Amino acid sequence: SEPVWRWECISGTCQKTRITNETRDSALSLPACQLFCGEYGRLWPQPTKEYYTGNYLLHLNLNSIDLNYPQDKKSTALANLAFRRFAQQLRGLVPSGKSTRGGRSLVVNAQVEDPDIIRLTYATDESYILKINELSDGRVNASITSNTFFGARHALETLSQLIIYDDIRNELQIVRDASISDSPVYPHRGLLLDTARNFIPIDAIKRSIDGMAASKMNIFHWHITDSHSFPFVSKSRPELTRLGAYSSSQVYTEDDVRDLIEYARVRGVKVLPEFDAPAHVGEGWQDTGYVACLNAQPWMDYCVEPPCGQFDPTKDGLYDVLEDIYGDMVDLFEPDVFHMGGDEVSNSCWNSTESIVSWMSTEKSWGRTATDFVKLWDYFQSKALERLYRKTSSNIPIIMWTSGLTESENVTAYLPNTTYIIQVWTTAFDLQIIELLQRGYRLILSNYDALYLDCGFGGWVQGGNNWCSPYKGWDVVYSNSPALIAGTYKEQVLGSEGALWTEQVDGASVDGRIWPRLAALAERLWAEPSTGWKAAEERMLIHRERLIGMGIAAEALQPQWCLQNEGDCPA
Ligand SMILES: Cc1nnc(CNCCN2C(=O)c3cccc4cccc(c34)C2=O)s1
Repeated sequence: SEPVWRWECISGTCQKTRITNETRDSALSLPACQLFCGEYGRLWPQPTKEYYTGNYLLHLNLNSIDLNYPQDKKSTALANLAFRRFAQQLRGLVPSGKSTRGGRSLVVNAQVEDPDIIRLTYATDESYILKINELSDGRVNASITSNTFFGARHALETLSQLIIYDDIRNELQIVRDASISDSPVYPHRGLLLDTARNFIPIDAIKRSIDGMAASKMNIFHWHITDSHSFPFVSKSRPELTRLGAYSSSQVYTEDDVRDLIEYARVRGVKVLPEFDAPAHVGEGWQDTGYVACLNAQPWMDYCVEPPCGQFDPTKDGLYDVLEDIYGDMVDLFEPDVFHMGGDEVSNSCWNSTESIVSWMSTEKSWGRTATDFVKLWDYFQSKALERLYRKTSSNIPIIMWTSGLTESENVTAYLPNTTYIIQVWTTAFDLQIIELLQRGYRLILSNYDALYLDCGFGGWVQGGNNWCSPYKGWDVVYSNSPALIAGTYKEQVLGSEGALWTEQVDGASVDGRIWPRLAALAERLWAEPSTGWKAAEERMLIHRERLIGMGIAAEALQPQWCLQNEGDCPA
């Protein structure tokens, strides 16, 4: 049927108006209007250095696109796969049932300073410059300049956001003149996904890694085990998975993990493994004798959520098992940083275990005070770290959660800030944050008052709402500024992670729990914008549709009417 509506950019917003005979030829589709209206067009996240897009579009032939990238380099194969994904994204712009034809050819020329870098670290330069212009032969030229593949990949992502489907003319169009310079503010821009409280299928994890690529996020923090299940297939200790997985199919095999790591690398995402200890262990460890309080009841006397389970640090054999698991993880993830967990250690669990308290008094002449249990915890952490370092090629930095061990009276004695990075899960106003910053710690902020994506549903261990209700809206996520929280110490903040704990989530609902809210964090971390969520609202709605187009079941934020009637919804 003939299109009825067109849009015009009037004082910075796209206004819906009727197509008439005299306006039909120059009628702008909504996406075309969005591209040239508003401060950053349709881009998400907003670029941080330069953004110019002219105001012309050219008809693009999605079947005639080519990439020129440094050949026979370590990142050449990655670049080709990233370009294949780019081409797939363009095809995804065309509504199903429609087919476009004709248009200009596109050639992407990438100049990469060091094309042999294929591992993302905190030191990796992710910046890029993207320029688009029309060549004398009518082709469209997109030139990318970056120091690494990772920067070039981000440029491709931005390029894909400068291409739209025009429903009035049934054609793809690309911005004709663009000049964009861009780089991220924070190096750690992540998602934590818990795959132990409930199993999350690999294809669901891959969808979120696609969403991360589209939002220029770069760290997938895999909280792969917990007391509820042990789905990680540890080559050297297979019985942990045999006993600990929910079923023989709900596991992550070596091949699954290797495949996921490469899938993430092509998308500019590093997979950061977490083996949480000494608490949050249980299922799978039944036959080892190394876990105290395993499913102890009443659970609230021994831990914060069922099932309880905490390593017994006095068992020497425990550290041999840990060394084997660390070895398996180091072989697979080849980590330049490792997360050892360290959250929610319960003194009452250790204090209720006879073998532990007698060992403490006979072997160490320790009592049973909180200070004594901190010493026991340090004993565990030191031995565990020593075993991990037997498996890594260098003493890589270690991430730990905030806990009793990171309180100011303990942290400097037990967790040197040269080795340990602290991930904060308590609130943004927790004094511990400034205390840690003052002591020179590098932080990753995941404060639950803004960044816990699992908050806001019914309680699962109690009636009423879950413990960290209410639900954190995208505006709350967007406003959680590390610069505001850290103040003068903001250089010590590596970045942030949105966390999805999965007590009440699995493959059936994981997309909507994460997206599009995590994308709000993505812009906060990429750009640390001085403007607030209202200025970003239109582009947030556009980005949500982009995620939908990628097959991610991202939650709807507003009626589609608001997207078509920009500026008529926000209060
Ligand atoms: C890392 C970490 N990320 N999140 C962490 C906290 N996990 C939630 C622990 N927890 C709580 O901290 C909690 C606090 C107050 C009331 C509560 C009622 C039911 C359940 C809980 C709960 C509860 O599970 S540690």
